[in-house]
Amino acid sequence: MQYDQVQHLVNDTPHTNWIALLHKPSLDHPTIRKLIHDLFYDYHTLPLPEVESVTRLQSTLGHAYGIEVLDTPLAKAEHYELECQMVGGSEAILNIFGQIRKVAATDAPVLITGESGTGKELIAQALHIRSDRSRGPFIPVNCGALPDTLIHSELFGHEKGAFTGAHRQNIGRIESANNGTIFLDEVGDLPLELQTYLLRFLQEKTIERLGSSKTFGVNARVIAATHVNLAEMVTQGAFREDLYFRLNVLNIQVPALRERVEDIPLLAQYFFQHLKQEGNSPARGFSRDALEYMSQYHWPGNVRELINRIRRALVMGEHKLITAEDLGLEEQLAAPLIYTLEEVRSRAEKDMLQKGMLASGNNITKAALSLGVSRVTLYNLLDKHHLRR
Ligand SMILES: Nc1ncnc2c1ncn2[C@@H]1O[C@H](COP(=O)(O)OP(=O)(O)OP(=O)(O)O)[C@@H](O)[C@H]1O
Repeated sequence: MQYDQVQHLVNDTPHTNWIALLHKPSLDHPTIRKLIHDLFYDYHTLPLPEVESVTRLQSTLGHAYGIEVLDTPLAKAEHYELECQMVGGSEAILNIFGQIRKVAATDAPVLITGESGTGKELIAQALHIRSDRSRGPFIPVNCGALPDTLIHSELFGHEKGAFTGAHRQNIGRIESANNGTIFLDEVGDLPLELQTYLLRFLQEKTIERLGSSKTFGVNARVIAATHVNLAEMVTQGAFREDLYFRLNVLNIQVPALRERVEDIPLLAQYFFQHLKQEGNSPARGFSRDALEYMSQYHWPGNVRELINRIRRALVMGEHKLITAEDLGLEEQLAAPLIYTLEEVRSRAEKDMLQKGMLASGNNITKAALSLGVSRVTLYNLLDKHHLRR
């Protein structure tokens, strides 16, 4: 068998531990050495003396079995549950799984709130999959990613000639979600004018394409998500109150990852198993210090950040156990633990500025409004903390 064939065979069977049987001179070959080192569980040189061979193979198999037993309890841990690809074991997440089952059965709009990367889109998908609409489409729209000039036609569609450049008729995302679910991510970024159209759709279940006065019905369930405080945006006049109440009929609040520390090792193990299959990492699991650091870290990017750090560790790490250093967490937590009051204030200020800018999509006016300072003060503070781009 050729090197490439062996590599493919072993790679395509990620759940199998392979043992190589080869003649000793083959081990002098650097490519074969690397292949065995990277992909094989063990190797034996030929010919195998009879008694010894059986004993060695038995011991290898015994070891493989033992490791498998150690791996299994975590995957089937008492408190480990899966809900449409969502993993969790904490009370908070189990509670969310319960809410998903209840809320999916209704047809009312749902508002999912939580920090970025906490799994809001996954929850929206779960709601769709568990609903009577599961055979229909699930159409996600990131309202924050669409430029203001395009958002109207993206959501509601347009007729040919509706505006310069509209050479063809376009079916909007809401219409595409007919008999299914439309997921409006970052709904707080929707311009006020569009909020009015969305409200009309929620009230009357009808839409009009841009450039047409024909109104027609669309049967789509609306699920919205936001990482900003919409109620606050309402008080600031940046979000329509009537729309807020329409969207917020049912609310699912997703806690940040740091607020459900029990989920961290479960999620880490889950992603480790998945991501390991993508490459040739020698890692077999996490070191104790990695688990310890993971539970102490504050995870501003939540589950998405956890996935990225594990992916990075699998690419960069060279050991059998992923360390805190491989995860890039050592330097994060290495900062001295004792601060002066001034330092604490300054850190909190910087943290809030970053959050405010993130939540407003780097819009100075919006950020200044939500942070309760003037635009000039905000500019000065951004300069002070070297946050101005
Ligand atoms: N409980 C979970 N189990 C498994 N994977 C999860 C879980 N929560 C989140 N993820 C994964 O984390 C990543 C981020 O999740 P998702 O995109 O749903 O977050 P979000 O809150 O919608 O983020 P954003 O606000 O930035 O759009 C995705 O890859 C998702 O599959």
